[in-house]
Amino acid sequence: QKPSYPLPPGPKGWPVIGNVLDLPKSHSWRTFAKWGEQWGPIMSIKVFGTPFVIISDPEIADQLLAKTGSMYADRPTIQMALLTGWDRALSGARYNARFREYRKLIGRVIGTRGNMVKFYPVEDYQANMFLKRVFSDPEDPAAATRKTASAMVLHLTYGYKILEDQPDPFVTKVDFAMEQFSDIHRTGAYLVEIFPMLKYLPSWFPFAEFKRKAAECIGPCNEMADIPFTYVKEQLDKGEENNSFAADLLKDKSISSEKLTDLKWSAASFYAAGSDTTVSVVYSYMMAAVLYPEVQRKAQAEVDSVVGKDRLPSFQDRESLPYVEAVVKELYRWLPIVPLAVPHRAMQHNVYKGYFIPKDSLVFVNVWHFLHDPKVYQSPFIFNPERFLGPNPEPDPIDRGLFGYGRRICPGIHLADVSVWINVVKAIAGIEVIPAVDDNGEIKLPIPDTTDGIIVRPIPFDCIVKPRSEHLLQVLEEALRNGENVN
Ligand code: HEM
Repeated sequence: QKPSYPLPPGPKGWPVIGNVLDLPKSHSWRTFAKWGEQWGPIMSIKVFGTPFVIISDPEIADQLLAKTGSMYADRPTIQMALLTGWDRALSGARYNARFREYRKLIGRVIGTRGNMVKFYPVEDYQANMFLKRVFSDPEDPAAATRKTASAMVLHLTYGYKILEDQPDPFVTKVDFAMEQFSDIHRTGAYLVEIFPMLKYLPSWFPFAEFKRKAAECIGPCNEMADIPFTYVKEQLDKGEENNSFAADLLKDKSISSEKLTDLKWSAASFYAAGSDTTVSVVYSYMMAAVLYPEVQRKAQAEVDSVVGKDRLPSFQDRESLPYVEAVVKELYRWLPIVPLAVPHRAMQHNVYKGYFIPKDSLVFVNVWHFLHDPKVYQSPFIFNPERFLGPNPEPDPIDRGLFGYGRRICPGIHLADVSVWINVVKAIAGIEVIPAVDDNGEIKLPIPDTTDGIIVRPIPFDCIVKPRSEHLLQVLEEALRNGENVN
């Protein structure tokens, strides 16, 4: 029976393929923002029969995704994730009992702001290590941020400190698995996503390249969850101190041993979702510092006046540093790193504002647009922390979808908040970031934009980084010595 309400408006598509040919080649959020102006704040297209609902208004996003309970809490099935075992990671999990169990486990350890205090020592130590990594390879600060991503998440999640002077075996394994994770989630890369019945083809069949690829991913996917988890278990068995996320859950006697797999995968989900995100914001800070030297100077002046030069800033200083707080908000807004959030799937038919939203529709929220709407943010492409200060501040990006919606809202929100803040404040206090010059002596300025994808990062750029003073290096060495035994 044909529903009596229309789908949300949108461009007309072709039979069978729908609007596939209209789909943007990259940075879809920009095209979606233009479509929003043309078709309205809730619009739709069809891709091989699946409606994609695109939302360009934060009120609607909130009403639809947060105020309707579980109605939009599902995720699309990714066939390659099922074939490789990656469906066990939380970010892609269907909305079911296992999903709820993961969220409960994660919420126990990092569900509140108060929980974060326990992680302050590790956060502080790793942010100091970030400075050290930047100074030991000043030619390539992007590499220091990538290394810090792995180091921070392994330390917080498993209490594991990576090897600094040689390739770390855990990082190598986990990064390899993560590359495969990104590959299998590439939009349009595998035909089996469009024609799921292809998964029944035998592996030797000519069109079954995807099956051979999936088979290669199974081992690394299992290892990336198993190896660091086993490390924590062994440490606890030996009676060694470990205060990580995984150790906290393993020590909790109220969690039955049948839950061990859920527990292992809630920890592994951190790596998939929590490593690239935080450091991308820190890398955005370096980009902003090159493009807006006056912001860098003002932030440094605030830190110097509150903290002095004989120690590095830390969490106890946070409330006394309003300008730094505004810089962090502006980094979130300027280059949002999850620009379309992660699509939610409708669990049942629904009618919203006179439009029919069928079961299995995918809902995309244009967070990038929410944070660049000129009606809300004056000169939205300019990096200007002042917009969040004074008597009439512009809205905090956290209230406009930065961490997603409803039952799928980012469970790492509090951890992200403290990790981003501590790394940005240390970078402000410790690093002088200046533009690079080319062979002709011309200044090379970065392009203020990001890569494409679900989780994006600033486009790599050249810059010169150096410690703000010789004295700072001594202060840093001392801080690192004091933090050596943190775990
Ligand atoms: C600046 C940093 C971060 C940003 C902007 C961010 C943003 C997001 C967004 C937009 C989503 C999708 C929410 C939705 O579907 O409605 C998400 C999901 C998720 N995030 Fe984050 N995140 C950040 C850091 C982290 C960290 C540090 C962790 C790990 C501890 C983490 C763990 C997760 C997980 C596991 C999910 C999947 C949740 C689910 O599907 O139920 N995130 N995040």
